[in-house]
Amino acid sequence: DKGSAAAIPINEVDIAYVTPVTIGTPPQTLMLDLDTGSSDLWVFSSLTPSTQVRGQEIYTPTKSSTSKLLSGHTWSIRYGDGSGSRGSVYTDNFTIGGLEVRSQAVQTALEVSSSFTQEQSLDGLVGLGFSTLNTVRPSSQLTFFDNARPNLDEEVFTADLKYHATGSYDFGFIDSKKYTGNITYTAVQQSPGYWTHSLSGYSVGSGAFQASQISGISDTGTTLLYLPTAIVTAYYRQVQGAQNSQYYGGYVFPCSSTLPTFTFGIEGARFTIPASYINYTRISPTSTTCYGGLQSSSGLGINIFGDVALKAAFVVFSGTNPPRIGFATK
Ligand SMILES: COc1ccc(CN)cc1O
Repeated sequence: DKGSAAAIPINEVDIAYVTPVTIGTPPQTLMLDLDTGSSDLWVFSSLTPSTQVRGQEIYTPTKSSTSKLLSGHTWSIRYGDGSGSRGSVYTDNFTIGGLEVRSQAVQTALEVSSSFTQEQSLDGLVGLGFSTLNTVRPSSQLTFFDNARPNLDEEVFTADLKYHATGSYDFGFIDSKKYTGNITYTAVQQSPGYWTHSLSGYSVGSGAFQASQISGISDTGTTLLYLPTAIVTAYYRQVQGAQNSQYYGGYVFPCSSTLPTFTFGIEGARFTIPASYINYTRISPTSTTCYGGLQSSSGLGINIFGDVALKAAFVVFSGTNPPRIGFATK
């Protein structure tokens, strides 16, 4: 089996990407955020209080002839940005890009935090981290990828996220039309359940490459790139008028500033993030101050290779034993 589906930016600064999925019989279509940084598949549902639903599509299990309540099971998740949700669990048929999983655990939200309510074009998440992170209790549930794996032509899924454009997620195959050159793989330690790996170093603009093992997680569900403070200060030292603002919670700079590129290494390969990806967004619609797409990870306790980095490459998440992650230019 294999599947392929679109990864559509939900706003003009690529804050998140959503993918159409179908749930149940007859199929109900929702737009979900495929998130390699978590392992819960949850949706806005008919059980979500209407005060917390603002324009999202919902899953109504009672309208599906193939839905089954997973009796006595609940879940509750909190994300790094402080957002969260909780609820009950059904199983139902679940399809992404033509790839179907029967009896996928679909976590129906009984409560969502305000930032999810405000994100009206996002109807939930599909966790693609390792199933050990799943929060359903008393028995944890498998991710869509773990359920699909036995039937996949190849035990992989790929992410081809794009800057201000629609990309794709593929399951079960590697589309050689989506990248150039070779795929460089590196080891993944799946503890405690993230796609954790190292960068081999970095460079700022035309500067010399600094070899240094930088451990972090490749996370399609995080918008920006979060790296150690020393690297981030070295980057913004090259940006006229840049400052680390307590008020805005990170590095800001005049929108008119010229930004350098940022290059990261995977083993011997090099991937360059264009300056435009790092000139992330104005701090408010009419402001001439901009917020950077590269920020310090010091408050997070972990480095996060989010969409700003991932959209500069074609990324292969390989569920082989041992797992590995691959990067190619595109
Ligand atoms: C759109 O909002 C979110 C999307 C994905 C995650 C998980 N990293 C958390 C969020 O608050």
